Amino acid sequence: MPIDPSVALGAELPEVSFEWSASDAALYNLAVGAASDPMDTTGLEYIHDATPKVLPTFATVAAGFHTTEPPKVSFPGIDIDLAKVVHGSQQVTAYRPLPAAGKATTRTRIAEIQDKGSAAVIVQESVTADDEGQTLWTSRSSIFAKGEGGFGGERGSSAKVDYPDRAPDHRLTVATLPQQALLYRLCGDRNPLHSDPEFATRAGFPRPILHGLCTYGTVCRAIVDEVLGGDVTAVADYSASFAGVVFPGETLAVEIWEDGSRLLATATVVERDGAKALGNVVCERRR
Ligand SMILES: C/C=C/C(=O)SCCNC(=O)CCNC(=O)[C@H](O)C(C)(C)COP(=O)(O)OP(=O)(O)OC[C@H]1O[C@@H](n2cnc3c(N)ncnc32)[C@H](O)[C@@H]1OP(=O)(O)O
Repeated sequence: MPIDPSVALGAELPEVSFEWSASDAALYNLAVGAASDPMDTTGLEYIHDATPKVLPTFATVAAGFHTTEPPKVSFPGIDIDLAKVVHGSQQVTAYRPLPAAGKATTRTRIAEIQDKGSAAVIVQESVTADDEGQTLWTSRSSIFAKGEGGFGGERGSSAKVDYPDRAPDHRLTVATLPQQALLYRLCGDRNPLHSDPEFATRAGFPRPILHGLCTYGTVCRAIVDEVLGGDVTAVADYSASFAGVVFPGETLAVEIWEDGSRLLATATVVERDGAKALGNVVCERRR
């Protein structure tokens, strides 16, 4: 059985210790579209040699940054073909601004396995702490495994942000590059779904798709640059659901509503008549 919830639920995954450098953070920044205007010198703060700005979303790649193997969907009680899964959702809470370089250890557990009938949603929670045991960030993410439901588990809750019933307060247009996924995979996510046309076809897509976490980071970076005055430290918590695929080279239309300390947003694809890309986007400002 590919999912045995009696084994998987609550399982702790092996802890991962890792370090990252300023150069890793700078590469990540470029991979999510930073510094795209050569006449805007503030963009250079994203590639500073010693102290580049560090987006909170760097937390999603830090532990695996130097990985060169494709990921496996293989955990205690779970063994699923990589071609059947897409990233479902992601949340990161940054307890304090991320340092430009550092060492940390991540502990992850399988927090929920939702049975959506035809699909399973596997939710992981992780805590990342520095060498002194201080929490740097926590994250909660889900993968959506097509055809893996029906194992008799709980359906679970579904994320739903209530957007204000008015026009958005900000509208951004955010380009991605045709080679965006190839650049982003250098940040450690070597899933062939994002680079290998044959694998993408086997997974049911006409061509390689963009990493969900690349879209996630790109939209966060655009919000930081265009709404938060370029201050990467202003984001305390950032979450989104992956509502539809994005192909590298497509343009994102991001609509943003101010909601007290939060910014609520959606992202859609301009070239495909507003096809959904990200939903339930919530960006909580640091107080
Ligand atoms: C390893 C891969 C890495 C990647 O980076 S892949 C790229 C990033 N991810 C994506 O591009 C995924 C984009 N999203 C989609 O393609 C679709 O969106 C889904 C295939 C994920 C789901 O679409 P559908 O099969 O039509 O599902 P439904 O009928 O809308 O909902 C069925 C149940 O599934 C829950 N659900 C829907 N989308 C998600 C999601 N993104 N994450 C977690 N759960 C999801 C709903 O709530 C509902 O459940 P309830 O009936 O209980 O409410």
